[in-house]
Parts: sequence; structure tokens; C-alpha cells
Amino acid sequence: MSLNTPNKVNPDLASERTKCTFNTLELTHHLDGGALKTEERKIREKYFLEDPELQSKVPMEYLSHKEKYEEAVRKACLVFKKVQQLQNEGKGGMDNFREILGGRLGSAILGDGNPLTLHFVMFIPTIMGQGTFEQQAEWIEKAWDCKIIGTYAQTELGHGTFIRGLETTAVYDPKTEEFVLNSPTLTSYKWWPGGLGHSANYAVVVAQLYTKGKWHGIHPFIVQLRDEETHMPLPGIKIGEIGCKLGMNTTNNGYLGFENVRIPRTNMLMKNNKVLPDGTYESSPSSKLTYGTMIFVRVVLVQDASTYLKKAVTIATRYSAVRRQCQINPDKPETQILNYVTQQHKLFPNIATCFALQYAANWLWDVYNEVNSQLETGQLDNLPELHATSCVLKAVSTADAALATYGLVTAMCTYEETALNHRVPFSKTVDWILTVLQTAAVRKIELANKHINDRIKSGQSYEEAWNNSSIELVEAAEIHGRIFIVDTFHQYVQKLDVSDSLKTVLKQLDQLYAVSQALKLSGHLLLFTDTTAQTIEKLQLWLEELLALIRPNAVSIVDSFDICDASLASALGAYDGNVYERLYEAAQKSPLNTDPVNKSYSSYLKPFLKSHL
Ligand SMILES: Cc1cc2nc3c(=O)[nH]c(=O)nc-3n(C[C@H](O)[C@H](O)[C@H](O)COP(=O)(O)OP(=O)(O)OC[C@H]3O[C@@H](n4cnc5c(N)ncnc54)[C@H](O)[C@@H]3O)c2cc1C
Repeated sequence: MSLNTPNKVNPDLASERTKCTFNTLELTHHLDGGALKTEERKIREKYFLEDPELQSKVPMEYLSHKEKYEEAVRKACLVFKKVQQLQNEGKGGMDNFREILGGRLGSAILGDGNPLTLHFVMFIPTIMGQGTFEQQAEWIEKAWDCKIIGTYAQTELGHGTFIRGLETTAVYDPKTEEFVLNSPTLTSYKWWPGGLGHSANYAVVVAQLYTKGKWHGIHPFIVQLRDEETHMPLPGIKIGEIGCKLGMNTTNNGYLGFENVRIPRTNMLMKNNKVLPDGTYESSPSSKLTYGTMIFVRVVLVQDASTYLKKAVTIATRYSAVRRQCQINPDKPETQILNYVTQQHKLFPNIATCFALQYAANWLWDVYNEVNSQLETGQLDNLPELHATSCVLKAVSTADAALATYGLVTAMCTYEETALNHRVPFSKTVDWILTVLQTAAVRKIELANKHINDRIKSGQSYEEAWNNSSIELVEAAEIHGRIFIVDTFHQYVQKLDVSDSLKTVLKQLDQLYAVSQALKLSGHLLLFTDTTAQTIEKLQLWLEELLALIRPNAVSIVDSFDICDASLASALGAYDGNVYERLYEAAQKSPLNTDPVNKSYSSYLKPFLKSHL
């Protein structure tokens, strides 16, 4: 089926599209970053999604765990060969990789994860960020050309969040100028890394460094895991896949143990810290630089959260326009479920969230690149702020996206100077919402800080007091993250150079996002600001007004995301809205439907039925 070429469009969906008050193509171009970017994206989608080799003969969901992995490796290799082909034709660039590895195109081809993603998302960036020029020269080309496939092995069975507690050891032996890697316990086994099970033959391994009998903390090492020809695990490498998980079952997450595995001294990534041939250790100005790759991944995750949410709301909004159920007026026919305000309330704030997260992700991407270039010149001042903002945005965006698809900044507040003690009378503006949310955030932090100090005065250590106050601290961080997203959305919309009709729609979405967040945080507003119950009521009415304003454009807004049917991979969300035909067609692909009577009938059901219990 070609991309987004409508068959006969469902009449309800067609009628929704006639109500649109703005130019959907203008919005598509705006979201893509310009008409040229839209064109490039469409060419890329056609190039990948219309390749018959990238389609599965039997839908992946019906395969066994092992078959799924094998099919995923087949597709992943083909995908990266095709990316390479694009690079060779001069059509390369970051966008190919971001689209293929990220939510939009990547998840369309490999919906349950790509076993080679870690190679591009973490192995290569870690070498680029933490390798010396010599190390980059040695490894990057091989890695780019996929002569080797790497992963990033940090987490251990017993150690996740607490990275300093990792147990894998790398002990320097100056006689041979090698590090000796060991996994002293079961809890020290690496656990989780994507592609580690059976795909990668190299890994960046994070281990505790010892040299001249002294411990120097965690450091990254490039370790060969498998023979480059036979792919057999090398001596001393204990490796496998961790098994079935709730999701991402084709990412080939693996485990890894070491028994006296020797690697050359030059395999320690030494841009920041060094071990000289005689074992002398030279440390970097900031040990925090080791965490750079994790920040990169968080930045990408915020973008992906927006992409996944766009897919989800496209499917849900189109289906809600097609599906008719019950009556609002008993003497009228069944109504489109999109007419129920509760359904609009489920959908439209999430549509607004797609925009909010995309603008926040754009901001984060720009700041990430800026801070990275500052790091090159040894300037570290903005690293903590980037770390904190990327953490909270990742947490808020993925949680909100997960809530919709399924069902910290630090205690040092940046608004301290705002001194918001005066009364701020209600006005139906996003600026008013921002002001009261900021006041609530400041007071929340003040209160958490007071509780930490009270606990310290009553004899608790600072760390205990922090842990005991951490519910409030996390809530304060979450409020801060949400204010940040509301603010970024609002700023973007103010500056936009688009037609008046589109600006009107984006302003409605901006307001809807802000009002939804204010209502979500209404408990804090009532507690910490002079917001009254009457004001909350006004916010609620404003929300309902916005839902009604957005209603006529809902289908057209999600159409503007321009996610083709092959990428949506949904019977309910296809552009033509022929949901019932598509559901029936999809059911026919179930392997259970190949035989009219399944063999379990004669084996179990029949004897059971005839046994006269
Ligand atoms: C799909 C997937 C892919 C992954 N890929 C990789 C990979 O490629 N490479 C890799 O190295 N790792 C990978 N990981 C591992 C991932 O980095 C860890 O899961 C993550 O760091 C959290 O560690 P944990 O799961 O051990 O949780 P834990 O550290 O055990 O934390 C469990 C919970 O305890 C609480 N907690 C822990 N510490 C604190 C604290 N200080 N304060 C308050 N609460 C706390 C939190 O609520 C947390 O959610 C992957 C994980 C998943 C799920």
C-alpha cells in the first residue's frame, strides 16, 4: 500500500477535514523545520517503508522470541545498509540517523526495538565524547562503517542508578601494559545493555579502575567480546541475552561477565582521565564528564516521547472521529465519540503536549550542542544545569507520554529573585498561569528546604533529612519541569512566524497545555498561592472552552503530524478511517486462522467436552 494515498475515505473523517480552519501543510512544514525538511522526510520514508524487504512476511507479533530477534537483525542490517547507501549518495546527515534510530521511522520498521541501536546511540557517541584523538582515529571509522558493532555496558545486575557502586574491576598490569577485567560477583554481571546478547562484538564497559594498588573510580574501556570472524565469545567472556521483557523484545538486551579478560592499556577511553604506561594515573578537571553520553540519550528521549505521543494521538483522534457510540440526545443517531467532552479531555491536552514536548526537545537539543562545544574549551559551568534540566524533562516527558499511550531542577530555585509575594489577580492568560505556577514552585522548595533544616535540627544527618524530604523535593522538581515546558511552549508560540489562522490554533494549544498543567497542579496552587476555589473553577471553564475551540480542527491537527499509515501501523488510525475493514483484514493474518479447527481441539478441548465433568 502506498503512503497516505486514501482509498475511499470514511465520510465522518472526510467531513472533519472540511472543517479545518488552517493550512495543514503549513503546520507540517513548521513541525518538520521547513518545506525542504518535509520533502526530505517523505523521500526517506518512501525509501525505507516501501522497500518490500523491510516488510515482514508474518507480522512480528506472531513470531517466537527467537524468530523475532532473527527477523529484527535481518531488518536492522538492511536498514543500516540503506543508510550507508544514502550517505554514499551524499544524502547523509544527522536526520537519517535520528529518524532511523528514533521514534518515527525506527519504530515503524522495528516496533519492538532495534538490536543495533546502541551502536549508534551510545557506543559511537561515547568514543567520540571520551576518546582521545588517537582513539577516535582508531575506532570511529571502523564503527561508522559497521566493521564492528558495539554497545554500552554500564548497568550491573546489582547496580543501576548508583553508578559509583559498580563492581566490575579493571586492574592495570604495567608488565604487559594491559587492564585485567573481572566480574567478582554475580551482582557485578553487566545486565541490560541493548544488542549485548548476540549482536555486538565490542562494548564500552564501565568498570572500577585500579592502578598501582590504588582505586580511581569508574572509567570506560573498549572491550572486544566476540571473535570478528566467527562471532564466538572470546575466552573469559560470559555472555547471553536476558530474556523476555514487557517491551523492547527485539533489542537483544544482554548480560556479560568477565574472567581475567585482558585488554590493551590504550583501550581505556582517555580523553578525560589517563593511565600512563607505568601505571601513573592522571585525573580530569571534572569527573562528571564521564556521564556525557547519558545526557545525550536523555536529550534524544525527550524528542522520542513527543514522536510516540504524536503517533498515539493520531490513532486515537482519527478513530474517535470514525467511531460512533451511544447518543447524546436520545432522539438523535449514535454520535461520534469525539463529541463527548470527556473523550476530548482525554485527547486534546495530549495533542497539545505533543507540541509542548517538541518545543522543549528543540530547546534541549540546542542547549546540548552549545554546552558540548563549551566542554571542548574546558568550560564546565553549564553542565550541571543541562544535566538537571535533561533529567527532569526526560522524567516528565516520558511519564506523560506513557500515561497517554498506555494508560529537577535542584533545590536551587531559579526563580528566587522573582519575589512573588504580591497578589496576582486571575487573568485568562498563559502568563498568569506561569506566574502562579512559579510562585507555587518557589514555595514548595522553600517548604522542602524548611523540612530538611527542621530534620537536621532534630538530629538527622543532611543525607537522612534529604531522603526523608525527597517526596516534596521530587514534587518540586516535577513542578519546575512542567513550568519549564509551559514556558518554552509559550515563548515559541509568541515568536512564531506563521499565518494568522495557524497562529490562532497554536495559541489555543498553548493555552490548553498551560491550563491542563495548572489544573493538574491545582492542589499545589491552592496550598501555596492565593489561588481560590473560584479561580480553579474559572480554569476548568477555560479548559472546556478550549476543548470546544479545538474540536473542529482536531483531526486536521493530527493529520498535520503527517505520520504515514506504514509508520502508524494501526488499523484504527489509518488516514482513510476504514477501521472495521482494516481490523477484519488484520485478524486474517493471525496464524491461528489458517486452520478452521486447531489441533488443541482434538488434544484437549474435545476430551474435556466429552468427559462429562
Ligand atoms: C529497556 C532498557 C534498556 C537499557 N539499556 C541499557 C544499556 O544499553 N546499557 C546499560 O548500561 N544499561 C541499560 N539499561 C539499564 C538502565 O540504565 C537502568 O535500568 C537504570 O539505570 C536504573 O537502574 P535499575 O534498573 O537497576 O534500578 P535501581 O537503581 O535499582 O532503581 C530502582 C528504583 O529505586 C529507586 N531509587 C534508586 N536510587 C534512588 C535514589 N538515590 N533516590 C531515590 N530513589 C532511588 C528509584 O525509584 C528507582 O526507580 C537499560 C534498561 C532498560 C529498562
